[in-house]
Amino acid sequence: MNSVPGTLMPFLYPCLFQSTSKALPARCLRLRLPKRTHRDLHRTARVHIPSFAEQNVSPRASALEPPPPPSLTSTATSTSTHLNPAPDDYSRSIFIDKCVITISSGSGGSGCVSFLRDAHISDGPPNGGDGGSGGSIYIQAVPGQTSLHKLARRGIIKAGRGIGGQGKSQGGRRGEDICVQVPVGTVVREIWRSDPSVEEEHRLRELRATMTDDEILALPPEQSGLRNKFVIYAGATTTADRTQVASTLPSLTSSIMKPRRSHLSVLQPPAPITLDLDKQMESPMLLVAGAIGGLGNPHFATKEDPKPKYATKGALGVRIKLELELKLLADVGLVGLPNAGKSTLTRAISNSRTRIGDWAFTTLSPTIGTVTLDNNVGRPLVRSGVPSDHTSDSASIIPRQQFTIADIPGLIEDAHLDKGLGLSFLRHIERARILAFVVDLSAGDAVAQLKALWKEVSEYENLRDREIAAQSEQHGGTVSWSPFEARPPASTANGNGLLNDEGAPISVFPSSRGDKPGLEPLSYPPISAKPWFVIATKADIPSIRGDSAPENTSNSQSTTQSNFISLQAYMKSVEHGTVAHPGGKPNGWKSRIAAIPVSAIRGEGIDRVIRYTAGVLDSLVVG
Ligand SMILES: Nc1nc2c(ncn2[C@@H]2O[C@H](COP(=O)(O)OP(=O)(O)OP(=O)(O)O)[C@@H](O)[C@H]2O)c(=O)[nH]1
Ligand SMILES: [Mg+2]
Repeated sequence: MNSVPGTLMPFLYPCLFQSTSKALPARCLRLRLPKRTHRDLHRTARVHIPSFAEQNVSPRASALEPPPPPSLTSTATSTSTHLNPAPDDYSRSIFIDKCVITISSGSGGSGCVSFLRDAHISDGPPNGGDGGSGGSIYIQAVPGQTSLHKLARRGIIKAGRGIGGQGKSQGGRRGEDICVQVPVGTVVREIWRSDPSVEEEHRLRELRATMTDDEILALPPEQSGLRNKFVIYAGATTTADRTQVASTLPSLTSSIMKPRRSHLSVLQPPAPITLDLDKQMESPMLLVAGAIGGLGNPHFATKEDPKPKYATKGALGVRIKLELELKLLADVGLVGLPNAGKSTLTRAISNSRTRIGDWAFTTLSPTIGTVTLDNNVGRPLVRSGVPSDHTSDSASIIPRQQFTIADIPGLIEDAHLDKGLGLSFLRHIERARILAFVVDLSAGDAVAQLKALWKEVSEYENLRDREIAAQSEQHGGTVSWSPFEARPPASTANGNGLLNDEGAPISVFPSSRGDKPGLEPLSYPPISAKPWFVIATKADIPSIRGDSAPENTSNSQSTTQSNFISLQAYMKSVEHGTVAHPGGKPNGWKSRIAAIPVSAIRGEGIDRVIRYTAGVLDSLVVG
């Protein structure tokens, strides 16, 4: 059919074809529409609806992305190298370090109303099976993931609901469990939760507080909410039958009506959830247990009513809104002003393909590079490692094969006040074990650059200290993950639970931390107490750029070499304590600090950085 119009059109409508060729002036015919590729056409035709993930991304990231400067777009690709790449030679990974997700545990399946029927038994005893419990949601921090974008895109995570019970006492199948995998270093915080069982308990408590048992018993099933809890026998088809069954339902005050919970729920972390998943987890941790399934009709058989025509519905699942925040864990965090050369250094030192550009804010999201210390077959290129059993026996040293380095976006003045890309990415240096301050020797006074960077870092540290203090006041500290170290059930924790022969309470879930209540809050060393050193880059450039050279300097002083010498002198004075720590903190790390000159673009001086870092990492483990 498609080919017909094309073939017949000139014969059916010859005027159309004549007019386009003759009526239009020659000038118009020469006009050519700009060539549009297939992809462009798609782009214009579609209306862009932002996805959940895009809504989760900080809007600043895209707003701040600068267009590539003309000089770079016209660069011939033939001159590009790994350390001075063409604009398109970088890996662009999606990175999201903060997102909100909603998790829902599965609802339980309903119990079944059924009676034994046989060739010889026409009206047998009840044999309805129980409903299966809903699926639970687990969380696991796994290595190899560096972003939360997959979770941000999913938004809502639901475990499967339990299947209803069946006749012949067949229990329903359990709902499907879900394991949420997050990168190591993710902090999980609860924003709100809706737990129908807790809400029901509250409702019953309120009813009991305002009414007597007789008044509650007298409540019609619609008001007591009983009707919503039961499955009525399908054989009761007429209204009269159903009303008759409803009149036999157990009362709200009976013990069988107490809200039930799945046995897994004792392993849930206490609400509100606050987890710090800073270690790789061998097995998943339960976040929220699935709701329990309903009871089949045999549970309600009594002497008075041996064939109950009702069963209970399964409980509803719990919904929790969680905020996930990723704080990358790297051995070294690079801190530097924009355009200082951090990404070039990361490329030179590691396998990273992070973006490089001669403009500020080339890097918009942190990237982790892995620095290999062996030739990938286990032969060490740099001597590094820690004794396996903390003895000095060199035979028992486990060689270090790699360390990781985080290239984070540049800091500008007042980054701690959330200027530039500051605050959102400063948190990634919080967990780096070593800080490497990258200063550009060709961009003016290196000591002033270092002090400016330290000022931002220590201001951020103050801010964090205040935040952590406020948080621990609210929640009593962050909970660090540890396998099967669940809180004791409330009943045993407050001494009302199981008692031994002497009448003393016994703990069913003994904690490995002795008798301390709850789990200990995480303690990270303050940022200023972390080991740090300076990487003075762009050492290949002979002189300081004209506009950034310090005023009143002679020609000899405006060389990058003299700049480095004064930086080295400053570092020595900090180490000896003659000058205050640049962060202004009394507990600041001062021992064995160094300034290492490098030319990242030529790959010179990189070996020293690797050896120095490996040495500091070794000393951190042994010390
Ligand atoms: N001559 C010379 N140029 C360098 C060196 N290192 C980096 N550059 C150049 O400096 C510019 C900025 O480098 P980047 O590595 O993108 O700087 P950055 O610190 O990552 O910048 P942001 O991501 O914006 O914070 C690029 O044009 C690099 O080619 C070096 O050692 N020598
Ligand atoms: Mg960069």
